[in-house]
Amino acid sequence: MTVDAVRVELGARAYEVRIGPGLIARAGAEIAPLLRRPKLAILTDETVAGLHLAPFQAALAEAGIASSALALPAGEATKGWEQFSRAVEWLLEEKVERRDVVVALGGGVIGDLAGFAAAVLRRGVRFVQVPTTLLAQVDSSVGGKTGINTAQGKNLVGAFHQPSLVLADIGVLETLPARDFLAGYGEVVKYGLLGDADFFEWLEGAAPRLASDPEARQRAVRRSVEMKAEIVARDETEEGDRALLNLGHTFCHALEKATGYSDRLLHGEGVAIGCALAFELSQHMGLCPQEAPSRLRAHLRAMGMKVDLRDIPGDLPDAEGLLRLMAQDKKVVDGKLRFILARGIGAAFVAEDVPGDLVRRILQEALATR
Ligand SMILES: NC(=O)c1ccc[n+]([C@@H]2O[C@H](COP(=O)([O-])OP(=O)(O)OC[C@H]3O[C@@H](n4cnc5c(N)ncnc54)[C@H](O)[C@@H]3O)[C@@H](O)[C@H]2O)c1
Ligand SMILES: O=C(O)C(=O)C[C@@H](O)[C@H](O)[C@H](O)COP(=O)(O)O
Ligand SMILES: [Zn+2]
Repeated sequence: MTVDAVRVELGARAYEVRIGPGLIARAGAEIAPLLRRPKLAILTDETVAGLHLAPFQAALAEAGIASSALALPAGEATKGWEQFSRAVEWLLEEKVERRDVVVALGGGVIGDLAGFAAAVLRRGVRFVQVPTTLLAQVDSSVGGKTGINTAQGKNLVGAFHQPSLVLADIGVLETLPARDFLAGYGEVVKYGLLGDADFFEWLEGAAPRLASDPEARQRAVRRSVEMKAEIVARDETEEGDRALLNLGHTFCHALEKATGYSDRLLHGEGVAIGCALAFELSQHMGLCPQEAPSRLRAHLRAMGMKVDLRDIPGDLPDAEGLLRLMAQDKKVVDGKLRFILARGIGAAFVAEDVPGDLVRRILQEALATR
């Protein structure tokens, strides 16, 4: 199998996303051209460190690159002020200079946190994403949204800071637990839903074998990255169309906050539930036929994914409580929520005027099934 390269066209800040097997083993040669001196600081998490750090550092050493690493606790709770501050102080202790490069080796939690640390360290250093989850390979490592969660909500502090290179080694996904693989699939299916009906149709057949068939997996990662790269190149800082990538996320982020960023609900699981709710809302607004949410639900169920609010264990706030959490969404303009809705599978758009009462009703109906 060959390595695919997708370019994110951002002028002077353009970069490549390389996708394929064996990229960790070649990491030294891949990253060396970016370095002014043969030294790298790596941020990772404890789980990924146990599995993939040694081979990664060995590959760097083979190319004459010395590296040091800080492993943070695994999981969403790490993506907050405490571990962020720890990471920044460590990078300073390591004497990372303005022209050095920081590496994020891990899933979306590490990528978002390390990217934000790189964005603010000495007012900005370059960084390389080495995503190790399906979610990070198809989504979080690309596009430059970096940041952390705060007591007020999800991803509320951060920066747009593009990586200089992304190395998505599809082989590392072999060690990913099934639950995390499926959560990542929530973001993959999002791409089909938001803009490529043919991709969604292909996924309906191919999705069950993505974990075991490297060729199908590489195709799914590549198509997702192509779509994200194209949208990000058009609208890097989400003035308009980039918001399409937020399909399902207004619901998802409120649910993640409501469940305390715990393993009651992983981000990608929330995205799948949020997409189902967004299609439900679109259907209630007469924008799309019932066939669309039904087909989406059937596919997610067939994949063994969480689809409904009843699939989230433990208590949830009532509809008013969820609406209050949704009010922190970054798509809010003049205090009014905007949603990503759809006219069908593969046909999403940004909607400005969504009746609050209808959103409340959708949430009440979804909560009533619990
Ligand atoms: N910046 C963006 O554009 C963007 C896009 C989507 C999601 N996100 C963010 O990404 C985060 C979710 O990312 P995630 O799902 O990758 O979660 P994660 O980083 O917590 O990783 C999930 C779990 O998998 C483990 N893991 C990682 N790689 C592994 C491997 N190869 N083998 C075995 N275990 C491995 C991790 O230790 C962790 O326990 C959320 O915070 C979300 O908000 C950001
Ligand atoms: O890259 C984007 O743009 C996205 O919206 C991708 C999302 O999958 C991702 O979860 C993102 O972090 C959400 O962004 P936010 O601005 O709503 O925090
Ligand atoms: Zn997401």
